[in-house]
Amino acid sequence: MWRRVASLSSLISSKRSSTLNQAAYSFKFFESFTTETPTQGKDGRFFKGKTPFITFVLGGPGSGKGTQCEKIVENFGFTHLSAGDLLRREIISNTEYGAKILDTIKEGKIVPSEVTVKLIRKEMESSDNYKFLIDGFPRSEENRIAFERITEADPDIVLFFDCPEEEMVKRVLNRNQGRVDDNIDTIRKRLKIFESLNLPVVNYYSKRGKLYTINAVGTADEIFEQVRPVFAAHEEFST
Ligand SMILES: Nc1ncnc2c1ncn2[C@@H]1O[C@H](COP(=O)(O)OP(=O)(O)O)[C@@H](O)[C@H]1O
Ligand SMILES: Nc1ccn([C@@H]2O[C@H](COP(=O)(O)OP(=O)(O)O)[C@@H](O)[C@H]2O)c(=O)n1
Ligand SMILES: [Mg+2]
Repeated sequence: MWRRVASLSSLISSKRSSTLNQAAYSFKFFESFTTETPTQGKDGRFFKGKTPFITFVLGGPGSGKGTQCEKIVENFGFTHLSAGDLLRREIISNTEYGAKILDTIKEGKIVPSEVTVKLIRKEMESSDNYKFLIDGFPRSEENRIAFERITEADPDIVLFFDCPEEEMVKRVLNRNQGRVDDNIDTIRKRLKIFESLNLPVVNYYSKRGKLYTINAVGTADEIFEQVRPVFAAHEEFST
């Protein structure tokens, strides 16, 4: 039986599993990334003269993050940065660390934060937009803290797609995109890591009043009708 993760509030506030040790899972390859350059964060220069509007998009594997991000892009003109897609692009580009990212994704573990944050930052820096959807990030407290340190930016909104495990498993196994991690073994590992590493991040933003929890069960259009008001409240986003 799959446990339901939909009623998460108790889990979110209390869970600090020992698998947090996974956060220490690291390797040295990120040292081969470009050295850190000072960034100006919210002062404008780093984001081409506008204060960035950052939305983090959280939820378990298969909860529908990518699907809803597409709709947000269409309706509200955001730039979609999927952390997973950026990492998969590194694998395809066949860099020396690509193989290590591939192993990490196959295991359902979290790639060292420095790697992921630098990929995200690079995309933000080269974008002409100032509205960003950062999908599948932060997946751990370590991710969150690294983002704050490296970009000096903070999210304005955090969306959380709340979905029962059995539904997430069903969707992932039917995803049919040829992903190495869309198999039952990896999905089970990913669900454990989601619970132990990602839920503390959800809890963190809940306490800070930034979290919008969306019931991720229903058709994609029905779910988007819960998402729409979050952005429609900001008049500047109407396209
Ligand atoms: N509301 C929904 N109902 C049923 N299937 C969905 C829904 N939203 C997305 N899917 C499908 O489920 C799979 C996972 O969705 P995806 O957007 O990739 O989720 P995530 O990015 O959170 O892993 C995809 O095949 C997608 O087409
Ligand atoms: N912040 C992130 C995001 C993804 N990843 C890796 O990339 C995998 C796929 O992430 P994804 O966001 O594309 O997955 P879905 O939630 O869309 O299924 C994760 O299981 C991790 O191995 C990561 O290490 N750190
Ligand atoms: Mg996705």
